[in-house]
Amino acid sequence: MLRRKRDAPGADGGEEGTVPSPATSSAGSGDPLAPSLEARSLTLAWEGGPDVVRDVSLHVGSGEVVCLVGRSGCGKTTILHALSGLTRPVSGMVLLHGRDVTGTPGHVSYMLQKDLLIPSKRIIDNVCLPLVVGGMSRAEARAKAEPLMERFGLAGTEERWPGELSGGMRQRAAFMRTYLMGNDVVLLDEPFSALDALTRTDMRGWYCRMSAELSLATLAITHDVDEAVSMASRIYVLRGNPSGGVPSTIAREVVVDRPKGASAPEEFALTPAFLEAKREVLSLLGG
Ligand SMILES: Nc1ncnc2c1ncn2[C@@H]1O[C@H](COP(=O)(O)OP(=O)(O)OP(=O)(O)O)[C@@H](O)[C@H]1O
Repeated sequence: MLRRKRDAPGADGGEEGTVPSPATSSAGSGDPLAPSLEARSLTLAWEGGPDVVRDVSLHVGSGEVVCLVGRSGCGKTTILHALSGLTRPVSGMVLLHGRDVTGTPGHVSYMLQKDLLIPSKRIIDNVCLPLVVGGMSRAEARAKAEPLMERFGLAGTEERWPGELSGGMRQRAAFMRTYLMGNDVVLLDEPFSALDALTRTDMRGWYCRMSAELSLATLAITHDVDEAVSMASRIYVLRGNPSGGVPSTIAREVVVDRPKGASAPEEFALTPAFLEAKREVLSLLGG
């Protein structure tokens, strides 16, 4: 069942102390009661052009997966760029744990649809890259990453090359590398769209479990309404036509109520509540 609501339900982390924190985690800084990530009244445009999105506000809490859906060209990626600090808004603010980080990059992890693993580096060295770039020796970085390999479903792949792994495993390696960047806020741009349908279903479930366990705050953009409804606790529906001169705005924030016992995305996707949610999001997109 869906309802309009302003408060994030939040979700707390899973098993305590099972996963070491990344080296430079930004979690815990700023206001502990503030959402992990918040956009306040963002208006965005490209290089002095007309507004692409106007007055967009959203928030993501720790352990939550939130999706932003909208038709092609409505401004989803433009919003992620601003949230990651790669671009400055025309007006509005981006807050991380209550701290103003507007226009400053490096505070959130941003993962694209392509895994961007380096083909000439072994998997362990690919995942260790953020630690090595951050100043750790290769041996130190490996020692830190190795205990996490099993947790990320990558045990035994340490010495293999990216080209030897399946799409799902490569994507898990890319997630682990993103995690080791040390940010607790993750922006995902169509993360599973390059995978086949079955792997995509598995990866959605896997990502939801992992992100809850690691208390990550995730904002994912997707065209795929099934993906959004199956993964997200809340969905922001973005609507507008920037190329036709109509800046996009959030048409609605939809809260997805998952029935107890069907919290895994693949199970929830088989319930009437899923269909109801999907219908509502589709009607918002179509209207
Ligand atoms: N680098 C850029 N410079 C100028 N205009 C841009 C740039 N990137 C995107 N735009 C324009 O901004 C608008 C929103 O594009 P954006 O890529 O954010 O949409 P989207 O919802 O992510 O689309 P899609 O789902 O197809 O990826 C479009 O009109 C696009 O042409």
